[in-house]
Amino acid sequence: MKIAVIGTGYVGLVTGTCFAETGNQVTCVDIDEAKVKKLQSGKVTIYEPGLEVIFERNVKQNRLDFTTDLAEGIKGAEVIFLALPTPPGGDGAADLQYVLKVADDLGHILENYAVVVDKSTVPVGTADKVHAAIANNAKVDFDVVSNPEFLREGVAVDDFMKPERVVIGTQSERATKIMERLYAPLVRQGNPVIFMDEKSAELTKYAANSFLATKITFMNEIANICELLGANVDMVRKGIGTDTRIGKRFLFAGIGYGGSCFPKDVQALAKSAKDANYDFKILNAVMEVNTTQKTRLMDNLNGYFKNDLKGKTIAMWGLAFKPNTDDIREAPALYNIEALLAAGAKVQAYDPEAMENVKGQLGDKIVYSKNPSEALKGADALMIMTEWPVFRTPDFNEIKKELKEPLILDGRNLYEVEHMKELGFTYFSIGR
Ligand SMILES: NC(=O)c1ccc[n+]([C@@H]2O[C@H](COP(=O)([O-])OP(=O)(O)OC[C@H]3O[C@@H](n4cnc5c(N)ncnc54)[C@H](O)[C@@H]3O)[C@@H](O)[C@H]2O)c1
Ligand SMILES: O=c1ccn([C@@H]2O[C@H](COP(=O)(O)OP(=O)(O)O[C@H]3O[C@H](CO)[C@@H](O)[C@H](O)[C@H]3O)[C@@H](O)[C@H]2O)c(=O)[nH]1
Repeated sequence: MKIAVIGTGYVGLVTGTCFAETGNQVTCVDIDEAKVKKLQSGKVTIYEPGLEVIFERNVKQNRLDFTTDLAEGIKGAEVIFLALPTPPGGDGAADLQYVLKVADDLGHILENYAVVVDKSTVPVGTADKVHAAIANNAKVDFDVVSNPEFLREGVAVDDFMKPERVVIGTQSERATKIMERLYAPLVRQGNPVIFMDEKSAELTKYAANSFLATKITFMNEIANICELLGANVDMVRKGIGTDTRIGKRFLFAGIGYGGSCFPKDVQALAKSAKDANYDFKILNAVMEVNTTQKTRLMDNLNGYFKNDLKGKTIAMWGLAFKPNTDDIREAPALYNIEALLAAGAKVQAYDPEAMENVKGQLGDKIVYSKNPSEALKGADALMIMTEWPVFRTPDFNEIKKELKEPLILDGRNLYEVEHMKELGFTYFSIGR
């Protein structure tokens, strides 16, 4: 099948590459010329484990190409995916300008029937808006389908190829048949596709992300109360996670959820509810708790140094919002850096993949280290912001030797509290 993917970011590039891998002819379109040039020269533009190898294979076998020209990209395509940004607008609602701009462009240039698929995360009613924007100028038949994406960064290829479910919102029989054909290779592997109406599909995406963000936030509050009552959140997590009604996953307390999705999607659902005159109380609480949770360790640090961080140097391990990605959107590390710099401290950071992105945003406001050891040199304390595997079994003797104080603030509960005590560290973690 010939398909086009408009927007070649995390979702678009993974979608395009994976559909090429299942035998389709895929053209990816992006307005970012530098990005398209890089992709055309055979280089992937994001860090995503497992992507490069299938990207190279499909480029080599001429099933995957890239262009900045929308009309050229969609020529003859049966399915056109919109994998465009939907960032939060000033009022918290998803900003649909990118999606609706492309929809408007498509109206002018569609030459044959196509299924236009909203893969971006978009509020209820967007499929209708996209339909109207195309219909303004379209001279051919088309359908608009909602097919939200549930992949996680860092394991995006696996999530795409082995999805726990694919959700497709459409009431068109013609579009249903085409989407069934497109997803058939995944269905044959036992991955379920759930068909529903467009609005339910759109809301399913927000409900999933908001539920998960709420689950994490609930555990962060359990962690906070563990600290006050002398319990250990790791034990509580194990104790409740074995109940299959609760489940083991997404119960890890830490320094709040970040990334390009949870923060904006929780906010957008709360705003959609408000617009419908519904006060979604849980979501408002989730956002409030997450805001304070992100810089929770600053209280411990300030307490230790008696509210005087001026001139102190803090080693920071981890900048990405989570491991196995170079994505720093809404990363808790950035909020901690901001608080540290505001208090007059210096930051020496190390991250395996995200330093270039932070450099682009913060420039020389912080020091970038070549490896975890270099970040420790002459620092007063170590803060851990991301649970990259490389931080899990460090040389504690070296940490102690390099730090001016044996002080570790661990936002991801990587080490055993007792072990750290035995080693002579002052160790702050979350909920233990
Ligand atoms: N990142 C994730 O893990 C993830 C997972 C599921 C869903 N989503 C949703 O998918 C959507 C895309 O997210 P993303 O992380 O891939 O975004 P991204 O910012 O990484 O990529 C979007 C791309 O669209 C391009 N673009 C903007 N305007 C364009 C236009 N007019 N024509 C062609 N290209 C254009 C940008 O240059 C960029 O490369 C969002 O709605 C997001 O909420 C993201
Ligand atoms: O037990 C946990 C699990 C996650 N997190 C944090 O939650 C955030 C999001 O993590 P994760 O969900 O793994 O990353 P994303 O790549 O943002 O993926 C989420 O957002 C995507 C975009 O909508 C969805 O497609 C995915 O299904 C959804 O998991 C990160 O800051 C994590 O550190 C925790 O604090 N504790």
